[in-house]
Amino acid sequence: MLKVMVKAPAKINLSLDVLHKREDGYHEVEMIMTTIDLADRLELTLLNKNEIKIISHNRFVPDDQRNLAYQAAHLLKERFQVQKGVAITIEKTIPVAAGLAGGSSDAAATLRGLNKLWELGLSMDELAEIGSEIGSDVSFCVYGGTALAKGRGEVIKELPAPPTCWVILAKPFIGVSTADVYRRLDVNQVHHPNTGGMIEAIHNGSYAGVCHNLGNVLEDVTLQMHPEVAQIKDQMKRFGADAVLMSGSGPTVFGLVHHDSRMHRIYNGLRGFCDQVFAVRMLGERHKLD
Ligand SMILES: C[C@](O)(CO)[C@H](O)COP(=O)(O)OP(=O)(O)OC[C@H]1O[C@@H](n2ccc(N)nc2=O)[C@H](O)[C@@H]1O
Ligand SMILES: Nc1ncnc2c1ncn2[C@@H]1O[C@H](COP(=O)(O)OP(=O)(O)OP(=O)(O)O)[C@@H](O)[C@H]1O
Repeated sequence: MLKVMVKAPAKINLSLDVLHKREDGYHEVEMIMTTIDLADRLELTLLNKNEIKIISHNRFVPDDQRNLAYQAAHLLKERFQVQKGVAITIEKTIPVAAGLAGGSSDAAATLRGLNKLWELGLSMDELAEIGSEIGSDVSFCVYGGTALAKGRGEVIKELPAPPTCWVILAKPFIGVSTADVYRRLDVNQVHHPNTGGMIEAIHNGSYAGVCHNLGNVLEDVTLQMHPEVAQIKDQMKRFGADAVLMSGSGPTVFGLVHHDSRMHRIYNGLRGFCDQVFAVRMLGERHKLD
């Protein structure tokens, strides 16, 4: 095999709770994540020369060892003493530093793709374990679908598909540093979301239950730093979203709606006011991604 194409879908957090700060500086989390139909595309080409090359035409995406896809390839190479190389072309669609795990998903897609290209024969669980060394969201991104993530995000328990609806994403003209948001979080001041309630709603296929139980403890932190995120939330609600939440550490906000007409109203209402707006579906349950 000389070339592999892989898709790297974005995620949203339907709920995100922080239990406490750990000794290692990370936070113990409970998150419900789901992949959405908004994806980067990666082309992995086998190189006979022993090197890792990143080709990205996006000025916000590094093309050296800072790129998470590079780090994924490097880790596999070291771990399994691979004597081949790869050129990784990243066609970026997921907004950068947006709370949508774009970089993490590129890393996960690189792990899945190189497993084929370099004929490593690793299982998904092995890839997820390696991914956790690159970033907390990478393990989830290896599997995709819908899951409860615990630990610092790398302990994954599969969930069924949430009920079908539209997800409208709106990203303001700012980027947010995840480390910065976690640093400013006061774990004693958080209003915990009902993770159990969200899991039950997903199991019961209850759209109302999913809407009711959306919650993210990082939202208040980012909202305080960037009031425009609160404005976008208000606008989405005014245009008729059934429920609205910030994803991850932000600043992207997503709204859920059932009806096509309402989706169009919100989409058109927010365009022009935000940097980027998308209307997508959730991908649902875990399936073979590539
Ligand atoms: C906000 C989320 O995206 C929600 O899905 C994740 O919790 C963050 O995942 P990520 O971007 O893959 O995070 P990493 O690259 O592992 O960590 C970035 C920084 O966020 C902080 N961090 C991250 C995850 C975690 N459970 N506790 C933390 O305190 C740490 O300061 C870390 O240095
Ligand atoms: N493949 C990549 N795509 C995008 N950004 C990357 C990539 N590799 C490294 N980066 C760096 O990582 C930073 C964060 O980007 P990313 O888009 O992954 O954030 P995010 O969506 O907020 O992630 P998360 O939701 O996992 O916290 C960027 O500012 C960029 O410099």
